[in-house]
Parts: sequence; C-alpha cells; structure tokens
Amino acid sequence: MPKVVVLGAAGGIGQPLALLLKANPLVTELSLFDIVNTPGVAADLSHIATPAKVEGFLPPDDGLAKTLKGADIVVIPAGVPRKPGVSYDLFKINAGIVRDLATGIATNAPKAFVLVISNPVNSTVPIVAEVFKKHGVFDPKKLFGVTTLDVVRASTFVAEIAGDLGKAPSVVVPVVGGHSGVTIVPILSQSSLPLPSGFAKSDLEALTYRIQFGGDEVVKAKDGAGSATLSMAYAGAEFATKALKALGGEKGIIAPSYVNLDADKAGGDAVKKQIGKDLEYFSSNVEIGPEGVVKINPLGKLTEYEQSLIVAAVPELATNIEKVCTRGCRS
Ligand SMILES: NC(=O)C1=CN([C@@H]2O[C@H](COP(=O)(O)OP(=O)(O)OC[C@H]3O[C@@H](n4cnc5c(N)ncnc54)[C@H](O)[C@@H]3O)[C@@H](O)[C@H]2O)C=CC1
Ligand SMILES: O=C([O-])CC(=O)C(=O)O
Repeated sequence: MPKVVVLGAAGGIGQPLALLLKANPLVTELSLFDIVNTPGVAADLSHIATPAKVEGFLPPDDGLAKTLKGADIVVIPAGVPRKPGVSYDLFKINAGIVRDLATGIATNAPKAFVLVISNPVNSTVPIVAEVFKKHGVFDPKKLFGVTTLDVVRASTFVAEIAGDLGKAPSVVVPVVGGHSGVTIVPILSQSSLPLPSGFAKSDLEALTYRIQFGGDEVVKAKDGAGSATLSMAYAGAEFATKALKALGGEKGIIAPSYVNLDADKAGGDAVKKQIGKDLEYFSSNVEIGPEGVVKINPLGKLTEYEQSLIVAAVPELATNIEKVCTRGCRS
C-alpha cells in the first residue's frame, strides 16, 4: 500500500511521470502498462534507490489485469497526442483506447482512484464513467479528469508577470470548466498573488488566452514532435501526490479537477446553479479524502469578464459531453 499504476507508461508523458512517481517516497508499488516498451522502462526505473517496487507489463498473458491488480491509483496518459498539420480526430482514436483500459479497470481495480490525462479530457472522463456504469462499478467520487496542467500554467504565468518565478510553486489560481480552449476558465481575480495594479484589460485577456491555449504554444514549439509531455508529467505527478496524501488520511487536500457533479450533490448543484446549466461534468476546486471527492467547492465571486468566459465555456463543454452521451449518460 499504496500501489500506483500508469497506463500508457512508455509514452512521452508516461515515462517522465513514472520517473516522478518512482522518486516519490509515498509510492510503495509502481506498475506500468503500455502496448510497447514497458519491461525496459520498468527495468530502468527499478535501479533507482527509492522504496517503490516497479513492474512493467505488455498486453499478452493478461498484462493489463496483472498491472491493475490491487491498484489504489490508476493514471491514464495512454493515447495519441496532437501534432501540427496532422488532422486525425483525437476523440475517435483515444475514445477506443480509453474505453478498453476502463474495462480493464472496472474488472480488476474498480475501487481505485482513476486519473484521466488522455485527451480530449472533457469527453474521455464521461467515457470512463459510461464503461464503469455498464459494469455496475461507477463511483463518481473516484473519477478525475486531470486539469492540473492548466493550474500549473496559470501559476507560472502569474509569477512571471510579477517578475518572481520563485513564487510560482506557491501561487494558487483557480481554473474551472474543462480542459480545452475556451472551456478552460482561469479565475485570475482570485489569484493568491494579485496581478499588478493597473494591469490592463487587454493584458488580462492576453493572459487568459495564454492559459486557455498554452497547449498550442508547446505543440507549435515542438514542431511535429507532439504536445506537452514534461510539464504534463509534472502536473500528473502533483495530482497523484495529492491523491496519495488523501488516501493516507490527510485532511483538506484540494485537487482542482474535472469531475461528475454528482460526486458531491450539494456542491455540484451549487456549481450548476452558478453556471446556469445542468452539466454532468465540470472542473472546480475539489476537496478529496480517502474515499475520493469530499466536496466540490463553488466557483466563488466572479468578475463580469470571468462570467463571460463561463458563458462561452458551457455550450462547448455540453457538446463535448453529449458527444459521449448520445443516448443520455444519466443513470
Ligand atoms: N490532460 C492534459 O492536460 C494533457 C493531456 N495530454 C494527452 O495525453 C495523451 C498522451 O500524450 P503523449 O504521452 O504525449 O503521447 P505518446 O504518443 O508519447 O504516448 C502515448 C502512449 O500511449 C500508449 N498507448 C497507445 N494505446 C495504448 C493502449 N491501448 N494501452 C496502453 N497504452 C497505449 C502508446 O504506446 C504510447 O506509449 C494524449 O492524448 C495527449 O493529448 C497531453 C498533454 C496534457
Ligand atoms: O494541447 C494539447 O494537445 C495537450 C494538452 O492538453 C495541453 O498541453 O494542455
């Protein structure tokens, strides 16, 4: 205890994420699965002098089941990333990958916390939920879409603007909504490090855009080699650490994430009221404990500009969710 699993562990995110998890003293077992290269990644990591016992599996001989057996936390960075000029539909490819992996989790580790990184997160999270419902094991308190990278970017950019990157690790900026473009809504008015006085409206809009489309910046700079991997691994490891602490009984852990709003009925209803739409999924500041979601916190006081961002995000999110729930996902 605790056992952490990475599905898609040989990939651009999977490998550095597995490294960060191996370096985390809270992890005692680390189990890696991918369709390629996991034995090599596991052998390499296993020489690092930290407590976690590392194993790597491939699909043959029930590799997925072996990987998942006894898992407390399952992180999923499996699937194709964006590449400029490549026009495949991420949803079409990744939906199938995530569905298969979710089936494995439903059968082998139905009580684990599931942290979904695979894009498009706004849709892959409902996909996992639907698979779990079919298997009769859906617990909305234990399913999380990982939006941590948006929060990490917001903290970094705000600290940069303040001219003090040293503050980046401690800056807290709530980012709500979903994880793609306009569905990402940074609540900069609630930043723990206020923006400089006299920060122009145009600068606020530019900063908001940079947080919403930070992924594009990386895709462009990588010039064909994929999307964010290292910053995502950092963000994924940060979320996993929070989940480990929550499982260990630490109180008051806030893990911003994209969750089913039924995970905390009262909190979810308050969010629905505030956004003016009965959405099933939304990301907010979520408090987690040993059984998963404890409380979905309200969005707090929003400026008129932030309200306009919510208005733009909600229909897009609804479309992303409906794409999965064509026949209605509500149980
Ligand atoms: N939530 C977020 O903030 C972010 C999400 N992402 C998403 O994460 C996903 C992975 O990105 P990268 O690591 O850069 O891609 P990658 O292509 O480098 O790695 C993906 C890995 O998934 C593996 N894989 C494919 N099918 C599999 C299956 N059925 N079972 C197990 N493993 C399988 C591949 O073999 C590969 O090793 C993409 O969908 C990307 O869009 C990327 C950045 C941020
Ligand atoms: O933009 C992408 O494709 C990858 C991603 O989710 C991000 O960097 O936030």
